[in-house]
Amino acid sequence: MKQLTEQLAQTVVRPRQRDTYKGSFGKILIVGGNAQFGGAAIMSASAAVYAGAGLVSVATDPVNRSALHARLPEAMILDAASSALETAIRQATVIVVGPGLGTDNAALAILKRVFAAVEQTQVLIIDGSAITLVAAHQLDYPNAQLIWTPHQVEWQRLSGLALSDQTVTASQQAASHIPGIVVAKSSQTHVFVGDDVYENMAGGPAMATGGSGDTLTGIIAAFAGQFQPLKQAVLAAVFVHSHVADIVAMNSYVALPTMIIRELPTYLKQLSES
Ligand SMILES: NC(=O)C1=CN([C@@H]2O[C@H](COP(=O)(O)OP(=O)(O)OC[C@H]3O[C@@H](n4cnc5c(N)ncnc54)[C@H](OP(=O)(O)O)[C@@H]3O)[C@@H](O)[C@H]2O)[C@@H](O)CC1
Ligand SMILES: Nc1ncnc2c1ncn2[C@@H]1O[C@H](COP(=O)(O)OP(=O)(O)O)[C@@H](O)[C@H]1O
Ligand SMILES: [Mg+2]
Repeated sequence: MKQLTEQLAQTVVRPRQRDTYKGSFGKILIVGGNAQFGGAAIMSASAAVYAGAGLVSVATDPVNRSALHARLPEAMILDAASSALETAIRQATVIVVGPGLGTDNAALAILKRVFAAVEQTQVLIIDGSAITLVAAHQLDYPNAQLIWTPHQVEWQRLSGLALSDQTVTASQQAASHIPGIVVAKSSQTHVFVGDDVYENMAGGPAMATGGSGDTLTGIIAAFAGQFQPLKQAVLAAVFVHSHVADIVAMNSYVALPTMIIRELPTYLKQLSES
């Protein structure tokens, strides 16, 4: 088993080239945020913007429009239930589906439309409610570059492994039947990529607060949009999320998502120049 390190993140997050523009750094679409969980989509989108994504759009319940614009004017917004969803998917390089999506029929319909519209070349990060829906309805896996980010109970739903049976070996075996990269989140997150297993020693209990995982999806999306290859981008994102939380936790009892997000640009600048 390999460890996620700052050295690894350093090889991924490099200074930007001069001859670039917003389109050079990823077109991200976040699909999530129902009437109850709008904050999840806002945290995911904020994390993506602050982790350097070039363009970020959010397909969400229209009830979240004012809150999203007030918190994050950098983001564009569309109604996830409208036909604008397919257009936005076509234009995106990286799509996140699930943060705050919910698990009702409306959420299922949106998820199915995302799975139908996404293309093989696109990166699709499947999180939260979307994982729960895939497991509950036994949906076929979409044909895209998939990244799964389950917490332990979502991993139980997706893999069938009870929490007490989620050993590294058993989880790796289960992940081998699922296409793409699996980021199995816990107090000791493991990333399963092909035959490799990476352990994340960074992070701590200051991160045990609602929205931490939503924030991670935005960082992964931003890195997937900016850095190659995808595997290295995902590994660096997982480390950076937890490491920035550790930095916040040096002076704070809790590492709130909004605190981690605010700290990201400063840390990424340091990392890129180190
Ligand atoms: N501000 C917002 O808008 C926020 C919106 N959010 C969005 O809400 C949606 C639902 O996501 P979810 O994770 O809250 O619910 P679900 O998948 O049902 O799992 C919870 C159940 O599992 C249990 N449990 C046991 N161990 C566990 C573990 N290690 N990790 C986690 N859970 C564990 C737990 O047991 P309990 O703690 O209650 O005993 C409970 O029974 C999703 O779309 C997400 O993005 C959230 O991000 C919050 C902020
Ligand atoms: N005690 C802990 N130690 C280290 N990391 C933690 C701890 N508790 C939570 N985390 C991290 O916080 C995130 C929680 O994700 P998730 O449960 O999906 O949150 P949410 O859905 O509320 O956004 C994961 O990245 C997980 O690794
Ligand atoms: Mg979550």
